[in-house]
Amino acid sequence: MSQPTLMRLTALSINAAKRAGAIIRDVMQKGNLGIVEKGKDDLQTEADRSAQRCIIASLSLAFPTIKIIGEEGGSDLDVCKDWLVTQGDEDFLNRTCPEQWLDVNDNEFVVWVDPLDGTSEYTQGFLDHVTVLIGIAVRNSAVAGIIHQPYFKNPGGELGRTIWGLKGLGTGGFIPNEPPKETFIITTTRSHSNTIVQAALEALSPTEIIKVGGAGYKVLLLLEGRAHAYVFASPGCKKWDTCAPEAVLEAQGGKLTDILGYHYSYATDVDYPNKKGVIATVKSVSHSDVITKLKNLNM
Ligand SMILES: Nc1ncnc2c1ncn2[C@@H]1O[C@H](COP(=O)(O)O)[C@@H](OP(=O)(O)O)[C@H]1O
Ligand SMILES: [Mg+2]
Ligand SMILES: [Mg+2]
Ligand SMILES: [Mg+2]
Repeated sequence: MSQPTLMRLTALSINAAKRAGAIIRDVMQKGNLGIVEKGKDDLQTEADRSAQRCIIASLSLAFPTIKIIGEEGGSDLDVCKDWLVTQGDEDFLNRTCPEQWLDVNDNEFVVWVDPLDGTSEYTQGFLDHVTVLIGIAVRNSAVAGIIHQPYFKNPGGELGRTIWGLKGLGTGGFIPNEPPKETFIITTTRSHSNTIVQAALEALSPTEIIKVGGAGYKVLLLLEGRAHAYVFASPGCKKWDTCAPEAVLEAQGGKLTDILGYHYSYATDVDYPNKKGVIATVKSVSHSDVITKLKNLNM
């Protein structure tokens, strides 16, 4: 019998994210980034545009009635055959769908696509920070996510790895780890800081601060036990930045909310900006303790 929609959608998204990662490497290798300034501190490159076309064309062809929202707006879906991904990841398709996702209707899904997270870092050569994010929401909540890291160096020398998470099933594509107990390491923005972002960090008295690009990469640091919390007390992130990271982190027992401790809604009609910032913690850290320490922050 064919797998439920959520399993097929996640499996296809895994392979679409990998293909998008290869496009991102190709654009960089050719050297013409085609940078456009969308707004203040907000760039778009040919890699963002092409990776989005690949992902949205592939997912729309297979799931024509599912709502898909991409960071780079409406894309031309008439892509070359080479960019059209039609097969889902076999390993994922062999897993068992958690019972709660067996009967989701197509109109209850929203797919949030960030074709290239960490664009600023991509243009500056911090290629480790770059990820491709595909988040799958059911009704208003982030349920499944893919974080593909196109420049991750595998032991054999091959580039790229694909991390997935599905609530009720778990995570795959990496080795999960917990951060050390005796320290409190925070990861935050490298390129979008301001005085309130800074004040939030001070309120939490971390033992170390790791400044890196991208919401995907910061959550990766949490998943691999290299940081305890991701703290960004600023409205700059959007729903496509957090949907996939939230689903993967929460599938591992962590939590991602706004600075008041509420989950964002990923429903089809929401505003894109995450107006109340982003706070994410690993399983071993009390999320509510972090939220309490930030309650006097005037964001
Ligand atoms: N002030 C701001 N203006 C525009 N985008 C912002 C922003 N602050 C954060 N973001 C977006 O949130 C994501 C993570 O940001 P950061 O690396 O600073 O933590 C980036 O996604 P993209 O690179 O996909 O655009 C970035 O553009
Ligand atoms: Mg962007
Ligand atoms: Mg992003
Ligand atoms: Mg982006």
